[in-house]
Amino acid sequence: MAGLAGRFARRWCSGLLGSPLQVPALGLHVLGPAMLASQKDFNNAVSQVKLLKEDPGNEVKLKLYALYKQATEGPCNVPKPGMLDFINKTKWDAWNALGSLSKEAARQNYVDLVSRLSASSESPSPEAPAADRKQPESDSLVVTSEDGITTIRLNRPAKKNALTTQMYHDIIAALQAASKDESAITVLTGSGDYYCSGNDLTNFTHLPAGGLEEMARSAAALLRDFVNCFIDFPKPLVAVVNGPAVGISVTILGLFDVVYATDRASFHTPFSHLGQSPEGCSSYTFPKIMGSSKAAEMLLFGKKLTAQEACAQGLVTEVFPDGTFQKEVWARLKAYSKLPPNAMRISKQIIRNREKEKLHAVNAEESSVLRERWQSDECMNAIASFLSRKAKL
Ligand SMILES: CCCCCCCCCCC/C=C/C(=O)SCCNC(=O)CCNC(=O)[C@H](O)C(C)(C)COP(=O)(O)OP(=O)(O)OC[C@H]1O[C@@H](n2cnc3c(N)ncnc32)[C@H](O)[C@@H]1OP(=O)(O)O
Repeated sequence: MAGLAGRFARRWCSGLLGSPLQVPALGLHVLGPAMLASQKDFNNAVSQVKLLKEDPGNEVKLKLYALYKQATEGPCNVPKPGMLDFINKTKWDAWNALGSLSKEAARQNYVDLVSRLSASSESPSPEAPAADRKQPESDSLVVTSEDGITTIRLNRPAKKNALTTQMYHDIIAALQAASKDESAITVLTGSGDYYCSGNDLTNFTHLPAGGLEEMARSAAALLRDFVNCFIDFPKPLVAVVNGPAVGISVTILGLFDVVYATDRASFHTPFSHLGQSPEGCSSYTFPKIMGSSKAAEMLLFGKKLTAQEACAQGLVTEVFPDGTFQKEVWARLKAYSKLPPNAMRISKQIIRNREKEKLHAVNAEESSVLRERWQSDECMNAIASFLSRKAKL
């Protein structure tokens, strides 16, 4: 069995790292979010992969392979390999999971990933924009900082950027670091075709020694800490919603200062379907933003809004055509990031501070109600249904 696994791993490595592009090895640019990687940056990154000092492991090589194919050929356009063709099927799955991600975005994600791999295999250089930042524990979150913008990118496209327990911790740490760094603006966005599919429902399958009750207690504590970071975040916080958003990724939008969405995005809070109840302070912010009956349709009945509807209700600031979304949004954010940072901080304080106490109280109440909900049969059955593939939203 070990021999088979070893052979599998070796074939994997040679298949994934051998790339068809041969360009001279050049220094890699550390790219930030405010500009899209050029073809030259991409070619450099392709060369750089071959020079990595450490083997990045099969999962990362699979990501590199999928992004490379998407960046050079576009969305997966070849037939799915047969069940027994394990390696090619796994590679095909990874490519196919990137959905309609544009070639430009794939190129950028590829360059970002190589940049992180290079940075972690070398000693930090003074030019690296986020050199002194503690990097997230898992590569499901990518944090970059450039041109006055710190970007926190959910990077689990094959799982629609569902939030693992580790990702909640990493986002908390990233927000804490961003609140103290040099940047003027902080952005949350996603990789791939989804913004975020909400809480990873498998988080609830790892029962601790204390059983269900202990799991619900620690989940409620983590949820409360997570949402508190958004309530207290001191700088302009912008969501760049690059695709559909579900669950907690929607509810916390009420705590952002600006929300830009592609016209492919949708906004879905299916809490009743899941036997759960609202969080992220949405029980307070949504009625305030859109009025109580529109909020009830979303939070009680799980009505899914299109990007245009969410914009009309005031949850989204502006909607952009998907084809020009990244270019237009980042150009705008780059311009905003040049505004005096202290003025923006102080203006945010004036706008938000009088609400903070209320928001903390709402967060505490929502977390404690959910702690009970997570132990209910309604919730357990809904999660079991999703995991056994009987239910999808
Ligand atoms: C003890 C400590 C625990 C700590 C936890 C902290 C708790 C804080 C919790 C706060 C409360 C949050 C509430 C919510 O966010 S509720 C919303 C939860 N989300 C969902 O219910 C979405 C479920 N997903 C879907 O319905 C579909 O996947 C979706 C419509 C999003 C996309 O469908 P599509 O057909 O396009 O794609 P796939 O279903 O094939 O998805 C691709 C793979 O991704 C996996 N996936 C997607 N979403 C999730 C998810 N939320 N959780 C787990 N896995 C997810 C999906 O299973 C596919 O995986 P495979 O390729 O392996 O099959």
